[in-house]
Amino acid sequence: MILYSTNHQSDDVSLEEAVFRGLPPDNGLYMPHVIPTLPASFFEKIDTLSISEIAFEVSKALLGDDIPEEDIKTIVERAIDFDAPLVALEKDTYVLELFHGPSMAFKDFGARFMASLMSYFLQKSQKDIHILVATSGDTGGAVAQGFYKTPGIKVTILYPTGKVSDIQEKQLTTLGENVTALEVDGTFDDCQALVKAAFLDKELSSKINLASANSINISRLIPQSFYYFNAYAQLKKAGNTKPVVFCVPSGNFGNLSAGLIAQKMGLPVKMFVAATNVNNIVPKYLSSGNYEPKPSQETISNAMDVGNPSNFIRMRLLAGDAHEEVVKHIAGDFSDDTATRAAMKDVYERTQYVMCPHTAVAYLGLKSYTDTLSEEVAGVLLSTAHYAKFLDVVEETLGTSVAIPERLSALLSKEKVAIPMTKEFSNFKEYLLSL
Ligand SMILES: N[C@@H](CCOP(=O)(O)O)C(=O)O
Repeated sequence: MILYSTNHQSDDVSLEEAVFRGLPPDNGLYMPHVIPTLPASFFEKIDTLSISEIAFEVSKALLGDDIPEEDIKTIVERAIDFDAPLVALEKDTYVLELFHGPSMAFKDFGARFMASLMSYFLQKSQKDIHILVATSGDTGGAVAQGFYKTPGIKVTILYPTGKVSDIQEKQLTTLGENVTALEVDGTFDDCQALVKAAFLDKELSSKINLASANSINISRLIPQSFYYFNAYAQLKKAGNTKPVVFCVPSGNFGNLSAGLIAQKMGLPVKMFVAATNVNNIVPKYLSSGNYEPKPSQETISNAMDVGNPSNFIRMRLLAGDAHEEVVKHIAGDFSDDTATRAAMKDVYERTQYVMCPHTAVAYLGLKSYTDTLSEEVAGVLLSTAHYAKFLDVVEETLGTSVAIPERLSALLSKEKVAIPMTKEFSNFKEYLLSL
């Protein structure tokens, strides 16, 4: 895989360089020159494959020139060791549950694959690296779990103080060992800006081997494509012949970009719906053609509180670049907290299915799109996190208490350890240099 920078001012790089650099020096994003199409035989037998077998086939097509087949197998098997079931919710509406991994959010796919891939490359180079990651809630917990106690890797997680749920905060701040949490006095966008500034700072990069675990890193996106194929496989197995629509609750737009990669590799997708909360920069771009980032606003679907989505450029390029092409692949929708709560309550009362606020935003996005269609489709909404990660909001909205998985309830009694940090880059840089 050879990758270029979307700003076209940096040299092309290999997969290994892209994985460890994260961000090109010209502040663009790495994109593969070529995204291969999978053979028809793969789609013919897809319904007979497990998620890890699908992940292997997809990875082999993408990474086969860089990594021997047996090593790809090991990387995949280590990372993708949990399932992503497709649950039928109501007629032609399915929930793709992406929260069965260790941190109970879809980010486990990306974080575990990245950890497995980085460890593979590090075995050969013997260098130590320091991973920086900004989180609005879910990425941090998945990265903390994915890299916990990994030899040669230090992890620093930046999160906006007071703007993640209690359980999300405990996931970031209670592991210790090689994982440190910085509680930033600002928004997620401030955290992301600090991380990006660190990558572009010449002094820091000459002294520390920095790497990124956000979806700016291409190795986060590759594994996020696996579950789109797996959802299609499950629909095929169930006898579905209707066109497939995916609705993706979105913040930084890595998830939707991964879906577009799957589509480029041949996955038949009628349409993607980009569903956001009131941080609706992309739905507004889709309806107007103007991309206007702005400071993020706090909502109950906090993991999507992003005002300047990192992957916008990737999403646009993958969907054809020009606005009139992009809207052929992606429809947009956004919901405020009142509508989100109403959807959580309505679905629960009718079906007993408990959705987290992000999943409810996707539910509304899917309905708003499918209501405009004259043909029947199979609508798949991505459920990006387990509802219990947002316990207070869920119980208050549904007016009832809900079951909490042991894995999450065990965190509540643990003590938070986080270092306060301002949003000034000089303070963050000083901290990194002092380690
Ligand atoms: N929604 C994310 C924000 C970071 O996005 P990423 O996909 O770049 O890691 C979160 O939950 O932290």
